[in-house]
Amino acid sequence: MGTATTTRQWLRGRGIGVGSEWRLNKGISVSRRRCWCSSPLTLVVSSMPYHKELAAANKAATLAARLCQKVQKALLQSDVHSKSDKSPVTVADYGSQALVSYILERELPSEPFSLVAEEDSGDLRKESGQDTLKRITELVNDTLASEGSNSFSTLTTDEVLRAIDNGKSEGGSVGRHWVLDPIDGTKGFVRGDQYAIALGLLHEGKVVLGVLACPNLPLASIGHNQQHSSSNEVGCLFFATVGDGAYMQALNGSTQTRVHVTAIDNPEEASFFESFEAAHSSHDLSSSIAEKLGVKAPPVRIDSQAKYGALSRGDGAIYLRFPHKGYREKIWDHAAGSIVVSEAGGIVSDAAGNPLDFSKGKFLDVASGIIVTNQKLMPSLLKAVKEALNEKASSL
Ligand SMILES: Nc1ncnc2c1ncn2[C@@H]1O[C@H](COP(=O)(O)OS(=O)(=O)O)[C@@H](OP(=O)(O)O)[C@H]1O
Ligand SMILES: [Mg+2]
Ligand SMILES: [Mg+2]
Ligand SMILES: [Mg+2]
Repeated sequence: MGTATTTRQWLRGRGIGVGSEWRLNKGISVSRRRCWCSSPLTLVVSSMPYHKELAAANKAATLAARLCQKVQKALLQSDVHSKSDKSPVTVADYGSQALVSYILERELPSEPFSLVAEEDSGDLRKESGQDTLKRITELVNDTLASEGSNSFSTLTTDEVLRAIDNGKSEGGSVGRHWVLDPIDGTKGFVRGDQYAIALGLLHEGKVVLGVLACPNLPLASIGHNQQHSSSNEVGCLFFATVGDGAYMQALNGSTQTRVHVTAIDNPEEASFFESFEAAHSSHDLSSSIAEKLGVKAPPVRIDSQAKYGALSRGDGAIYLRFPHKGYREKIWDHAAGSIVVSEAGGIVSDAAGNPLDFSKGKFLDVASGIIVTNQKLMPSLLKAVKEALNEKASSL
């Protein structure tokens, strides 16, 4: 056991791409056993700020993950549609958004409810969307019924449309806004790979809570130096509230464990995450940055904010994201992930080292890209990014 081939197959079987140039030194036995959960911390949830919100958010994201798992298992081509920008959307994206919106509003009735979410019901209100809407409504109701309590009423198609459209808020710097990506990494979801249900809470323009449900992410490390694990279990729930650290538990329930970003300070020992889809982030630019830093390991390419989750528990040290010209980042692609990483001790910034500003509505206007790492590596990462960007600009 433990050859590069078997380990690569193990990762690929879980939707994690590893650069083809990856080689393990001969004679090094690779064990997949993780050590992040060696000292589980029990959290006294009720003493935390935002404990009510966190309980509702965890419940909503966990149920939405259940709905998505059902659809991914039985994914039919007919469940995948194209939005006006040509990006894919499935019944699970809509179902997850309806479910999270419904649960949050119901569990937190005393608070004004504002949700900034990716999907809207436009296509489902058309004649051509009626069958899809029925399927989504069934999925939502089946998932609520599987909760085991009789406290949920059966939703009508109109109620599902309304729950989806609750997500039309614009966000901003005043008050509280939930921020939801009902399926982040829809392309990964459709491929059968990684995806995340990403739910954040903004208060006065700052992220104060984040939950990431990653149904296909192994509980064991996916880092390049992962060790053999006796467990093949997948399905992680990451969560964090401001000032209280970041935690992980199994999606199907387990003791929660506090997570921390890696303490590595030598870039040669670091590995980095990037988008699976080359269209979402320049792989060439990341490779030039990695080379300047002296990173030896090949990129670990996985879809969605599962990258933030994996980084928060030290699976890798760096996340590089450099969208191609003209693309504007959205807050739901980073809100939950960024607080999970920062509460785990990491730093999330734009390519110039500025913190991300979630207070400007649904767009995140960032200089050139987004970079994430620990405190020790950030200065050298910023330097390498600056050099690589300057080189790129002078070659144009
Ligand atoms: N052109 C382009 N450039 C940059 N980013 C884009 C682009 N198109 C889409 N997106 C957004 O990327 C989200 C998927 O996240 P990742 O890029 O981390 O996933 S992946 O590894 O590439 O699959 C994806 O999120 P979902 O739409 O929720 O899947 C998009 O918001
Ligand atoms: Mg997304
Ligand atoms: Mg999405
Ligand atoms: Mg999308």
